[in-house]
Amino acid sequence: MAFRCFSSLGAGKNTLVFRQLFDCVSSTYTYLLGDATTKKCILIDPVLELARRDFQLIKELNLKLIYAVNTHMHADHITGSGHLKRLSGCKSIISKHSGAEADILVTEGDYIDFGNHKLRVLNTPGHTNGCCTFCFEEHGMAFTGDALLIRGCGRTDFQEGDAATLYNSVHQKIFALPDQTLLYPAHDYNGLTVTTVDEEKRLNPRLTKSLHDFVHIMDNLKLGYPKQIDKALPANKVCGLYNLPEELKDGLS
Ligand SMILES: N[C@@H](CCC(=O)N[C@@H](CSS)C(=O)NCC(=O)O)C(=O)O
Repeated sequence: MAFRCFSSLGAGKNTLVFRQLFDCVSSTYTYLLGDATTKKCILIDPVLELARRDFQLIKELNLKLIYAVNTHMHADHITGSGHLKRLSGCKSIISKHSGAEADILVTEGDYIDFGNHKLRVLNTPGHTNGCCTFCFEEHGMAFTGDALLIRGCGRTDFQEGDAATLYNSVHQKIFALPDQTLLYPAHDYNGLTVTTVDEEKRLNPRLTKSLHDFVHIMDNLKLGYPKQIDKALPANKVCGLYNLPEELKDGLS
């Protein structure tokens, strides 16, 4: 099992615990956000095979997991939400527009609270209907899922992908955040970890183009289908509410 773990932040009364965790198989970032005062924490986009790693870290940091949050219904890996529910008793969260089931369904304007902190939910569809960006305004951070990747964006050629919708989501919602907002994506395929609104407004090779040119780019990406899509989509549609089939339990403890 290969994984990396980066960075922590925080000072002051409402101390934030922050970790950026990586799955080398699907190049997925999982984010641990915790409140050192109340000990409550959440995970954004946990990966099934690394749920035990994430839970172990949470225990080591003396935190209590309350939510396994999903930016959307991923096609390239199975969410760790279900396994984490069994390990920790947390609840699963996903957008009400995702078509997936979860303990809690959210939409634009909702807040996800953990202790003294809260994330504001923005609907940023286009890669899928249920894609959300979670804004952490207090710390000038946002978790963009697959809507905006560093110098890229989520593909729009399956699920409910729609390039024009994605373009509008990024321009009207994500690029409307303050320029210095730190943007944390759900994936990176080039070893990068974080970007800013300002950087992507200036440097994103797709999203600096006109809508017309963006749609043309997205229609011609010619990416191979994600290797795990056939098992990921059915499993993620229930977002950890039910027991995993036996064949998906290999290697889990
Ligand atoms: N090779 C990977 C899948 C890579 C991929 O398609 N990534 C998606 C996000 S996960 S559905 C994407 O939107 N990529 C955009 C891009 O420009 O790369 C696998 O087999 O899982």
